[in-house]
Amino acid sequence: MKIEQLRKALRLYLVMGSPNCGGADPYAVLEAAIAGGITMFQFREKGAGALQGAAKFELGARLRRLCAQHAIPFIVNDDEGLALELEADGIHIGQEDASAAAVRQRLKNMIVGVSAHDLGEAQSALAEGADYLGVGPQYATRTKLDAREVQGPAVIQRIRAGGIRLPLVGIGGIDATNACHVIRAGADGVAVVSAIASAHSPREAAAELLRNIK
Ligand SMILES: Cc1ncc(COP(=O)(O)OP(=O)(O)O)c(N)n1
Ligand SMILES: Cc1nc(C(=O)O)sc1CCOP(=O)(O)O
Ligand SMILES: [Mg+2]
Repeated sequence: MKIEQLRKALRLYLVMGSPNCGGADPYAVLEAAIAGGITMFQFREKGAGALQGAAKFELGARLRRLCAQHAIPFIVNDDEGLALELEADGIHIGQEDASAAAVRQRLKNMIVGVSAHDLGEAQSALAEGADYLGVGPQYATRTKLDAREVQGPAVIQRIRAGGIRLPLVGIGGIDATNACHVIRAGADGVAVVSAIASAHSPREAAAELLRNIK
């Protein structure tokens, strides 16, 4: 995917697995979120009650097919093996996961997203071949228990001021009320979990987010 296409795809990035859907069917949540206008999806089956083994694979495969039907890039969180099995468009890895350089080397044709928390990590990720950065937490989040300290959109301004032009999304505690600040700080898009996956109407939640970042 070309860099400008990736920037557009990152505009409204849903990150989700079954534990984030409040008992609703993740397939139905993703279907509604796509109808509401999400532009990219990450399968992150993580946390209390997360599916394992064959059940995780089967859900991933169904969500992967749904994304393909709607031309939504499908990214797998953390797990290179699963990304290959599902023929994902990409993988997202963090600072505590496999090295970005090694993943880039092994998954030559996939989009590689890397989490960065400051300019130094952003520079390293760029040097190691990352295609985009996920920068957080922007605001307080209850979704990721091991998230770092809240940084606010200023961290994105610092990364941009340091000369990083790589496609970049903010993540962590982002909703329709604060997403515009993340974009104004220099992000190409926002990545959200609960603001869409736990919403009463994931379709309307996605549409409202999109309106507020346009
Ligand atoms: C788009 C995006 N940005 C950041 C993350 C966080 O990745 P990581 O730090 O590896 O944490 P886990 O998600 O693996 O718990 C992400 N998943 N997506
Ligand atoms: C998956 C993830 N990564 C983060 C980071 O800071 O890198 S915060 C986070 C969880 C985001 O969930 P919500 O939109 O519900 O706050
Ligand atoms: Mg990770």
